[in-house]
Amino acid sequence: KILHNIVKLDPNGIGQDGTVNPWPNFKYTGALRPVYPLSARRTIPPHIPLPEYVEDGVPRAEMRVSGQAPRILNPEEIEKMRTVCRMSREILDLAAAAVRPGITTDEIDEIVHNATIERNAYPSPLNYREFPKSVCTSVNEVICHGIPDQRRLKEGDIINLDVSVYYQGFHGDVNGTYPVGQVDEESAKLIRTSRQCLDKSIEICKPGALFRDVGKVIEPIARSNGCATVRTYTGHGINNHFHCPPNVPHYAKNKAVGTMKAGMVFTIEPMINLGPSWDAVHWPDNWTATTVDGRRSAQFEETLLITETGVEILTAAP
Ligand SMILES: COc1cccc(Cn2ccc3cc(C(=O)NO)cnc32)c1
Ligand SMILES: [Co+2]
Ligand SMILES: [Co+2]
Repeated sequence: KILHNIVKLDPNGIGQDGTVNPWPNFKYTGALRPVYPLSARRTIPPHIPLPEYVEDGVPRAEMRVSGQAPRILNPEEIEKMRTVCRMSREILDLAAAAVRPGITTDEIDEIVHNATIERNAYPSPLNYREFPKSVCTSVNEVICHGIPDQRRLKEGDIINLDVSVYYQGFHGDVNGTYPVGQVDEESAKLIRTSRQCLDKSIEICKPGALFRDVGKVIEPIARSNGCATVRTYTGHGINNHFHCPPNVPHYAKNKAVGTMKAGMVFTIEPMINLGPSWDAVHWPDNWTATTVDGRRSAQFEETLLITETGVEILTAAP
């Protein structure tokens, strides 16, 4: 009787190859695994002005405005939004330039963190609702809010980097999805589709447009490319708060309230999944959102200002 070599995970999840599975009973939907431990909490020099939530992670002032009408910014505030959004794009492009096989997502976090504090700014995600790092790094089947860890990127991966910066009292928010080396055609098409969804939805933005029309543009583009539009996470107002009204869903037939007006600033950030499944499964870390079937997801985000004549992409690539 030949005893098969049964791979036994011992009770606390240490595999034979030494990898640690922090949640031995969690059913992952894809091949991605966390690679712990997370690096030490990154520090902020004392001279950098902090957002309200840094102390305990709770954005109280933001929560107080959640039911109100979207803010209309004055010219001085708009100028500050232009500055922080330009800075957000600059930092995203720096991080994207470092994407290659072998780099860890934690090393990308270090690049984003240092580039942000070098500019006397604060990395908005750090301790926002207790998020532990300064950027979201979402690989392959991760839809959003991936936590930078010790995993090395591999040739053929795709990765979304989501940069948000707080400077002069205002937040900027921008993200993009990047191939790691050569990727398969399906992934390349997914990236193109999510970018097209964003670009086409920006075209309808102007005074008088309805927030609920954004999803009407995005979902047909996703469906016609064999993709699904994530419903759980939406675009959002952004100004002196990181997340505030309006709520901007990316799917069709949504109940978003309100009309775009000059002086409003918000993001559109469609998360597009390969295949028919729009839903998300969260890892036990309570952050990482993944597709239900382990297929890949891609996203792009811009921060937009409604002007008298149309729309200005504040986080536009130079
Ligand atoms: C409590 O529930 C959650 C769950 C996940 C994440 C967070 C908090 N959070 C941290 C970073 C972050 C980024 C965005 C964003 O708009 N990116 O474009 C949104 N939320 C964020 C809270
Ligand atoms: Co973002
Ligand atoms: Co956002």
